[in-house]
Amino acid sequence: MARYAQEDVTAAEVARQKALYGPLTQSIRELVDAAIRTEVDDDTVRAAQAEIEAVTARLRARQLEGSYGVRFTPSGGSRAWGNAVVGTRNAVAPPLVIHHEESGRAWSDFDLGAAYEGPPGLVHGGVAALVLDQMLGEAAGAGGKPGMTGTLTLRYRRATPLGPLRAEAHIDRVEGIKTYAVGHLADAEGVTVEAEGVFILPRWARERLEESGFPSRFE
Ligand SMILES: CCCCCCCCCCCCCCCC(=O)SCCNC(=O)CCNC(=O)[C@H](O)C(C)(C)COP(=O)(O)OP(=O)(O)OC[C@H]1O[C@@H](n2cnc3c(N)ncnc32)[C@H](O)[C@@H]1OP(=O)(O)O
Repeated sequence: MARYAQEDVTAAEVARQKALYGPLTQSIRELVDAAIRTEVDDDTVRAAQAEIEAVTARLRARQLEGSYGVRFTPSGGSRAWGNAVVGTRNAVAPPLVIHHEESGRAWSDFDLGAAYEGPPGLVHGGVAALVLDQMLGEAAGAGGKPGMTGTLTLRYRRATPLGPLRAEAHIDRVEGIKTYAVGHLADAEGVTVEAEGVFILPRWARERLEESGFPSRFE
């Protein structure tokens, strides 16, 4: 079963794996985009399907049981490489490269292509929620107040076009174990979606963090 795990792994090994899996994941993202937009003939589609199934079988020759989990490294970093928004090994993730400030702020510039469409040419509302959930959670974590999303409230002010976007978030206030973060998604014309979230660390995690300290960065 996937979990939070402490891993005995060197920084060089993390870098090696990142250099190996990052490009693989990017190739799969491009495959997803190509599959949505291809207009080749039927035989070519069937041949491509067979090749993809062969590649999948090769990768399945040795697999993790379950999902990737979140892995803490000896240097105090963490790897969430299966994460649906930022995961280095997750082709479903756009991925977002998120910048942090210890004051409790996070931001990211990224691009959402055809795989994230809802209404024609526009970002799916659930994808906007996915991105903002992560961004608000990262702002809370960056400010030393990590938690799970208790409540996430969104206001879709206008449609978000596919293409280049920016997401920003910051901690608004902290009330005991509840951290309130706010943020938005924006295109070149301005804000498209606003969000507010309450982040709460479950009791078991609060106890564990008190013992071990919170990771200072993602790797
Ligand atoms: C420098 C670099 C740094 C990098 C830094 C990165 C950091 C790393 C980033 C990770 C970023 C991930 C961002 C995605 C995060 C998800 O997507 S998490 C997945 C979605 N969320 C979930 O599955 C959560 C499911 N719910 C739960 O686990 C639990 O209900 C909760 C929310 C943890 C609360 O558990 P609990 O602490 O046992 O709750 P409980 O004792 O009943 O209540 C405690 C208090 O919270 C309140 N509360 C409870 N539930 C709720 C709720 N749903 N809403 C509002 N308030 C609530 C209660 O009313 C109570 O308040 P008071 O009465 O004390 O005022």
